[in-house]
Amino acid sequence: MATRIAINGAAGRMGQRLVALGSQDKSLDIVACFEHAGHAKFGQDAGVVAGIGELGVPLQEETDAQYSAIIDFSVPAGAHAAVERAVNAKAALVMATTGLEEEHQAKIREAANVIPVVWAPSMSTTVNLTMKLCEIAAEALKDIPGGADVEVLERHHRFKEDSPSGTALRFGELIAAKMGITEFVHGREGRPGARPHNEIAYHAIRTGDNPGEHTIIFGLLGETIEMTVRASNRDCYATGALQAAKFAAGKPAGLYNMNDVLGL
Ligand SMILES: NC(=O)C1=CN([C@@H]2O[C@H](COP(=O)(O)OP(=O)(O)OC[C@H]3O[C@@H](n4cnc5c(N)ncnc54)[C@H](OP(=O)(O)O)[C@@H]3O)[C@@H](O)[C@H]2O)C=CC1
Ligand SMILES: O=C(O)C1=N[C@H](C(=O)O)C[C@H](O)C1
Repeated sequence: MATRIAINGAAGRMGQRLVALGSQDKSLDIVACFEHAGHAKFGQDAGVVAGIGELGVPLQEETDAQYSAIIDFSVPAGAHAAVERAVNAKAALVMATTGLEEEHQAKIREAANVIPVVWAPSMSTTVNLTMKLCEIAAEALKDIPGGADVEVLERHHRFKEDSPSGTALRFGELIAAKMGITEFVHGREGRPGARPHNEIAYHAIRTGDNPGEHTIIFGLLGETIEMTVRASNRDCYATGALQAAKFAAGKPAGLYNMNDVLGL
């Protein structure tokens, strides 16, 4: 039987790709598409808005339809509403929105006590694989003579509201945990002085329509290793999120990540 899903933020850049790709997947049934009532396309058919023709599901704030998973790609307030919807509907939650305050993050962790939650700053297979590779590099380089300097560069489209990306922050956290690094900086200016090893720096570039690119640099004395992972469009995130919804629907309550979904 098809997994019945709801999409929150359904008129957004990601929401539209979820509607388009989800509607082609015979193992999924999109039964609700949520948007905030102030959206210019509120009330319109979600399929028409996504450019795939009539889906028979309007952009709405409420639904009587039953669903077993809700996918959220929206904004912090929307993410908060998605958590409440998932808990009330006893549905699985796929949380993809980034830039959440601690208060919203706590709500997600709390929800995972009663429903299954897949929470990841990137639903992309190659990004999650690169995280694994970076953990291997960090472990190997943590005690290297002369030290290894770690910097995380990310590039995204000009419309992105949070910075640095949730993915960049996750790369930093994973590497810091392996290398025992405790300090984080965002860019540099003036005369910060010689770079300490106990530091990861983030650099966020915002240009054009870039759907997402991350480079992790491990700089040694005499040699450098860089890992770059680059999206050419948003479908890698949408496909991963749809896969996560199928994975989570019907699972026991708990917090899952994309390694669980992808078997990495
Ligand atoms: N984990 C992952 O793999 C990925 C995560 N993301 C994250 O997903 C989020 C969305 O990205 P993107 O699609 O590019 O952003 P968009 O701004 O294009 O889409 C967000 C949508 O949510 C709508 N919205 C605003 N308030 C609410 C609300 N209260 N309830 C429901 N919907 C609401 C917005 O409406 P309006 O335009 O009127 O504000 C918009 O339609 C970002 O945080 C981004 O970082 C993005 C890609 C991959
Ligand atoms: O806003 C985006 O576009 C993206 N956001 C996510 C993030 O902040 O990590 C994931 C992806 O890089 C695209």
